[in-house]
Amino acid sequence: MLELRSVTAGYGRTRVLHDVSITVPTGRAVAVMGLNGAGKTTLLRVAMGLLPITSGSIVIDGEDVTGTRPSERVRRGLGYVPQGQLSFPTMTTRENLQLVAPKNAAAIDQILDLFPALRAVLDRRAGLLSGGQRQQLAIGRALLTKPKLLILDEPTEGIAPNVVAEIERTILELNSTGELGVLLVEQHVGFALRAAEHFYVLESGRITGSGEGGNDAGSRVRSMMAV
Ligand SMILES: Nc1ncnc2c1ncn2[C@@H]1O[C@H](COP(=O)(O)OP(=O)(O)OP(=O)(O)O)[C@@H](O)[C@H]1O
Repeated sequence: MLELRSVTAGYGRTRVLHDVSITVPTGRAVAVMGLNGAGKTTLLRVAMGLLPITSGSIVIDGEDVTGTRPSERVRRGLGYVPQGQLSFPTMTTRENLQLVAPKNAAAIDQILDLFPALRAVLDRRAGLLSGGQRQQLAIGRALLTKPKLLILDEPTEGIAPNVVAEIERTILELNSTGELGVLLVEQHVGFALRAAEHFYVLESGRITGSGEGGNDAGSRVRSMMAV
């Protein structure tokens, strides 16, 4: 379980997150919805320990991890897929995977079973992949660290709808085993609300609403976000 308790954080003197509290129960899928600039990426960076907080606390499985390094949070089960499908562009798909799991062909094979589209581009440089392939590679690399909670920053941004459906199917499948929790931030309600059991609305760095996922969640979130 990941908890952000009354977290305040920002850059220099600019405060971006104000008293933000969210909970991601073990094995559950939670979405944070918010418009451009609401502070979604900042929230994830804070959860990962990539940005210090000025007040509040961050708790993983009941233990206060505020102030610990990102590597410690990875050790405790967080896997982060930053926005922009980051991989090493001059390395091939295979090399990008091997970098995370050297000498573990079986683990890489499992990832390729989850994302079969990557098999066809194993020897292609990551920088030459399509947005969808890059996103699948980025998620695959995060999964190779065997996370308990996969943290996704706008996984559908700039990706063709058929690939979004493919990624959604895979994530739902992994989450349905109860072994992988998911925390994702999104501007677009579709994917996130189909995947998430619970959602929060983040506006100008504050949580202004929350609710359960479900068929009517899209319209509830839209009315909360006034879009
Ligand atoms: N490195 C930084 N230094 C200073 N301000 C920053 C930095 N990164 C983000 N900000 C500011 O913090 C606020 C929140 O940005 P953030 O990227 O967290 O929002 P977001 O909801 O993820 O937006 P988007 O959907 O556009 O990615 C914005 O006003 C942004 O300009």
